[in-house]
Amino acid sequence: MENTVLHLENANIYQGDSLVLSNVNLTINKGDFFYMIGKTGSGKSSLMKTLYADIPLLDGKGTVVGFDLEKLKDKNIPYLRRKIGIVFQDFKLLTDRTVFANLEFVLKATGWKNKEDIHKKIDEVLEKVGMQSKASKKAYELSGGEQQRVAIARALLNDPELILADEPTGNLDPKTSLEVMELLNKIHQSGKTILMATHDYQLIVKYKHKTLKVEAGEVFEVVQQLAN
Ligand SMILES: Nc1ncnc2c1ncn2[C@@H]1O[C@H](COP(=O)(O)OP(=O)(O)OP(=O)(O)O)[C@@H](O)[C@H]1O
Repeated sequence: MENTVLHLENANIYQGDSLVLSNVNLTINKGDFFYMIGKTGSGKSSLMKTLYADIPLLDGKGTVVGFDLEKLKDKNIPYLRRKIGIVFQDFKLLTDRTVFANLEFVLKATGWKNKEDIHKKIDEVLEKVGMQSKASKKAYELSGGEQQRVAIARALLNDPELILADEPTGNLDPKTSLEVMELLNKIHQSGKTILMATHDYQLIVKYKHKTLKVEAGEVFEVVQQLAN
């Protein structure tokens, strides 16, 4: 369907030879925000990795932002990833480079050439995450929360159809986690589709979204119980 950003049908998710999740059926439509919760080791990251083709889909069907995962050739993986913004727990910035250089690196690697366009785009995404004044700072000079904002700006560079965030607040203190979550909510409200793996109960209680649970090798949607 035109509105479907992600669709898995009877998908089995492996780590090497081990089956981590079986028979995953999941549809995420444009504009959805889904949490993915589950214990450590339950398979959340493995599912995320399958979605951005870091782990191949060997059984079942999967479509992500218009790419068929089961037929995806290695040479097409970069094109899939251009349409997905990925945010990691540990930020994965080039720490000895400036904020600007981190973002410029991604734009150049994805085919941007015009200097003026590059500057404009970087300004635009930094403004979205409230980091315009920090463009010339080295990434290592930033706090964890600021680094995660830059990582979110990086994820927005190519106007992704889907944002995958794997424990984006996992390395942040509770107050900074709330700030980063408010930023993700703002991005969601601007029309983006987000799937976010998290352990952070504080967030799921405070900000209600659809929720997937990963447990005992299966993925299913849960209805959140009302807080308190
Ligand atoms: N690179 C790997 N090679 C082999 N097995 C792995 C690898 N990474 C993870 N696993 C195994 O796959 C299973 C699922 O791990 P995964 O990292 O997907 O869980 P998770 O729910 O994301 O956990 P966490 O919340 O701790 O990140 C675990 O049993 C784990 O030990």
